[in-house]
Amino acid sequence: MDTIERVSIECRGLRKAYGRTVAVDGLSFTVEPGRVTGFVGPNGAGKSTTMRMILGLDRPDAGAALVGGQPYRDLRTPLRRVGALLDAGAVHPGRRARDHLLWMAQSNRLPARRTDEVLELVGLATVARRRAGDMSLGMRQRLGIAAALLGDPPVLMFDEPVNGLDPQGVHWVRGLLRGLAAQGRTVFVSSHLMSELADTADHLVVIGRGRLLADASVRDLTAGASTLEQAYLELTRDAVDYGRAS
Ligand SMILES: Nc1ncnc2c1ncn2[C@@H]1O[C@H](COP(=O)(O)OP(=O)(O)OP(=O)(O)O)[C@@H](O)[C@H]1O
Repeated sequence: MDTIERVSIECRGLRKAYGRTVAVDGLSFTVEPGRVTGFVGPNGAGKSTTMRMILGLDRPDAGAALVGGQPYRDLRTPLRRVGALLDAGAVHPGRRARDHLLWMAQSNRLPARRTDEVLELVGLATVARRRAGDMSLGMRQRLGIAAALLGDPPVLMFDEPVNGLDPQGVHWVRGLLRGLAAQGRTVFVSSHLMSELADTADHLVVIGRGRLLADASVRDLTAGASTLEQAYLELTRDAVDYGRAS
């Protein structure tokens, strides 16, 4: 296997407001390669907005989000640098799994055989001709993960990857994330499942109301608490504001 280039994600003073709602409020942190970093916070804390800014889908009002020192929009071959699963429902329901990946591969000058490799990797090879609209939520999650892996990128971002997966699927995602980090990749994953992250993540970035609450190892976070969930609840106690949640 080729050596994986070590590429970090860096957010510096990120800010984004939608009208009067400040979704992200001066956020700075770095996501390092070679480990799984969990991205957590109450509903409406600003996680998706931050991920969207890292991926160039939203423009920050202030600050910068960089991948390997560059804004996503400046990357020459983005799929080869960053793979992302944001919204598994984003695939057109009429499109067949393999055609969706093939279209992505071709438009990013990736070899067509990579399509079959990633379908195999995520366990969808036998349903490659099924339309996205005829797939279960869990299967669509796997298709989204396949798309993220297509360019064999050193940076991977997953927004709620175990959403809709059965226990076998959850177990599989855990192994996948750990394996990708062990290869030296940067793995950034948002989740609401603290017990899941306790088993999967090495490090957590915790935010609330758009601000950084903690950027620490899972070991350090759990040192003073009975469980990671307990530590999280303590950290976010004053940051829950469901008026912000969409
Ligand atoms: N396109 C938008 N237009 C207006 N407000 C938005 C938009 N996107 C997000 N927001 C608001 O910004 C805040 C942060 O939302 P965001 O979706 O980033 O939070 P989150 O941490 O991902 O939440 P969840 O855990 O519920 O997915 C919320 O108040 C939300 O309502």
